[in-house]
Amino acid sequence: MENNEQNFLQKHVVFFDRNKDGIIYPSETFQGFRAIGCGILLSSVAAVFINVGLSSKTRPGKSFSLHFPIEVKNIQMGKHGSDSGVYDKEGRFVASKFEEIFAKHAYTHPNALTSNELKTFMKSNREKKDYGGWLSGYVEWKILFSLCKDKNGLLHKDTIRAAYDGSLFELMEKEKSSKKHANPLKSTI
Ligand code: HEM
Ligand SMILES: [Ca+2]
Repeated sequence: MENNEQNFLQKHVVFFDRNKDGIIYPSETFQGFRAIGCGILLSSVAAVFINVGLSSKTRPGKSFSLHFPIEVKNIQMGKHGSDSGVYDKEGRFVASKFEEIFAKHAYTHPNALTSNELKTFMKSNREKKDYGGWLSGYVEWKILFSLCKDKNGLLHKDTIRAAYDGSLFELMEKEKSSKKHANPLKSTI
């Protein structure tokens, strides 16, 4: 893969391409989730849903594969509706949309979201009858919140920014392997 030209969405997922060959297999999604501290059940369910959901979409013109590979270079084709719009159609980061999340929803603290603020934000993203998009968005934000909220139940702007460019996952893996405490990330972000 051409690292210099990676868009933000590619950066978001490349952590899960464990051997960096440009393809994410279900086993790699599983290993990536385990590496950031998720349990076996969540990691298994995530691997099935993510790879079944995104494999065909990211392999245009190729025949269906029971190995459910995801092509990192085409990951923007896996975008769904009812998202925040922070990733554009090409998978690029739209800074104004990112800032808008906090301008519109972060009432309690300017640089963080509470659980309720996150709920309102997710609802505001919903497009009519786009149930698949609602579910995908809900799961993405819920997992992020439950893994990374601080001890006061706040999801920090820095953490969300780092999720968008994937650096969060690297950090979580490092923290997990260097410390034994549960959710050590809370102390750093
Ligand atoms: C713990 C792991 C993960 C978390 C917490 C997470 C969280 C998120 C969040 C918060 C968004 C932003 C949604 C928005 O802007 O509304 C997102 C977008 C996305 N994620 Fe993940 N993600 C994870 C793993 C993955 C993996 C493994 C893949 C695929 C290999 C993936 C593919 C995507 C795609 C394609 C989008 C774009 C959705 C869109 O803009 O429509 N994510 N994710
Ligand atoms: Ca791979």
